[in-house]
Amino acid sequence: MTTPHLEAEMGQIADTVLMPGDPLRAKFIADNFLEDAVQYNGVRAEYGFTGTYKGKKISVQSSGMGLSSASIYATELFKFYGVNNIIRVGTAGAISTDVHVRDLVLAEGSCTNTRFVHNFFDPEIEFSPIADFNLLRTAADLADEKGFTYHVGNTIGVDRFYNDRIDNDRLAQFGILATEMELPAIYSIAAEYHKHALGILTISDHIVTGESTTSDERQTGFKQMMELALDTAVKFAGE
Ligand SMILES: O=P(O)(O)O[C@H]1O[C@H](CO)[C@@H](O)[C@H]1O
Ligand SMILES: O=c1cc[nH]c(=O)[nH]1
Repeated sequence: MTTPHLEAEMGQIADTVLMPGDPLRAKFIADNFLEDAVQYNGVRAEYGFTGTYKGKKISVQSSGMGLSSASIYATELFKFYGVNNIIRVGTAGAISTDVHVRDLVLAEGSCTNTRFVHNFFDPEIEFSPIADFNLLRTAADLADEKGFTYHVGNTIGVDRFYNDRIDNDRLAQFGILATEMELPAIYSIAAEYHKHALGILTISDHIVTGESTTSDERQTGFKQMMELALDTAVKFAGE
């Protein structure tokens, strides 16, 4: 069996999947962290690999950018490939001045300015996309053990990277730590299929202060995020 966007055979994808937006970050994780990694997907250059980490079978699959693209991969993985856990490993822009470039954010919640979440329900319902508590607690405990600088809290997943109409001060007042572009979809689809998801984000730039990182760092850096996601994944990996 394959799907329109994944050419893996059944059994080739692990039950726990790391999901960066960037396909080259997926390749970087496979090349640098996984043992015996085998590429199972190249459709649309959204690379997917399965290998082992600390003896557990783990996959890494890029989602592309944006809620629509991420929704396709989350649905195909959860619904057709029997995946149980998706851990997004993404970059994000900081909104809160308590959060700095290269800090980690564990996305407890994921607001959105899109209609994506609304479309699951009757108009009067405002569903709250949230992280899986066990994944979140495990990642936070591991980040403490490792001494990583991290924040846990609410985030926003937006439809436009370039949007100067968003009132970031007001979002910060309401405790929104950072902005990215996929988690409302991944969290909602995890809920739809009774599965589990967590976003572990690295701050690549600061929307308010203007701090930033290089595109090379965004593609291949951020090793703390990758290590934290993998160590979280092995605690949930079924095989
Ligand atoms: O670094 P990734 O995981 O792609 O995530 C962030 O980077 C992209 C925008 O540059 C969006 O996909 C956003 O969510
Ligand atoms: O989606 C994103 C990712 C990084 N930085 C941003 O400002 N937005």
